[in-house]
Amino acid sequence: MSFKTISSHMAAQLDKELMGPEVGFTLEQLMELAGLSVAQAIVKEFPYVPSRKSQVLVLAGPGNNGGDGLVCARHLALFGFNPVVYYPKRSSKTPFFSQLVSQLQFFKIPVLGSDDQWIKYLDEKDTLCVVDAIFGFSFRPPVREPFGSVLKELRKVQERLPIVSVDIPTGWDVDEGPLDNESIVPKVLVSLTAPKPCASKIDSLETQHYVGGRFIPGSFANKYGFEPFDYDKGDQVTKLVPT
Ligand SMILES: NC(=O)C1=CN([C@@H]2O[C@H](COP(=O)(O)OP(=O)(O)OC[C@H]3O[C@@H](n4cnc5c(N)ncnc54)[C@H](O)[C@@H]3O)[C@@H](O)[C@H]2O)[C@@H](O)CC1
Ligand SMILES: [K+]
Repeated sequence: MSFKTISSHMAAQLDKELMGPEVGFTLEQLMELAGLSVAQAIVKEFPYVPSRKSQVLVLAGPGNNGGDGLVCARHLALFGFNPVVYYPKRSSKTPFFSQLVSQLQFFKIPVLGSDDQWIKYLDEKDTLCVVDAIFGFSFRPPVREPFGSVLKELRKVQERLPIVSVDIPTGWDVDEGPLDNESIVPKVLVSLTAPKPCASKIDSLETQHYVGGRFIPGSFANKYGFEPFDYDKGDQVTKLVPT
């Protein structure tokens, strides 16, 4: 289906306005809704079945995209999954990120650091899917370590272990899409607020596309050049079905 997109520049602008003095949202609020949306998309795409594997590996990057992943992991635990988080470069920007980690520990969710073995969780026998919360709309190529190696490992397993990308498939140029044949191809993309231009480069046969982060009124969407998305009842996400 065709959908309007907003550039990386406009997405940053939109975020700034939402969190500015007039609108008054906080980052913490938006991140909570973003992480909840991604967890809801996972429930929709991989409905929880008690007898089935339920481990989800969440890869969290150093910025707010990583924060969305930390929140998502907590909601996944509440939804009956067994998340494991790999968070090798922790943000020290605000105490909020370490509070998110404390909340994960409160839920007894393992949070692995740079010295821990995370690759063993890339095993489709135990793991249902991998959440790619490494980079979002502020990523500028080329990717720096340790995330280059992480992406290399993801590419090896992506045909058998579905990747769920948060906002942007990590390593893709936000406005141009995949940079080369080495880019990851997620099975699910959850665009936050509105799809960024790279989302129009997904192959709808390969990648299911959701929009989440139901935090703006229609008039605000129009101001940024897109129509509000059609969410069902209390859902935080909506699936964009190709027509
Ligand atoms: N309104 C929205 O849509 C919201 C968006 N949020 C999330 O916030 C994201 C944007 O967050 P940020 O601006 O913090 O940025 P990102 O999380 O995209 O990435 C920034 C971090 O990545 C590092 N980085 C950038 N390029 C790199 C490279 N080539 N190699 C290694 N490290 C690199 C930066 O040093 C910084 O630490 C969005 O994509 C979305 O996931 C939510 O948290 C809140 C609401
Ligand atoms: K991502």
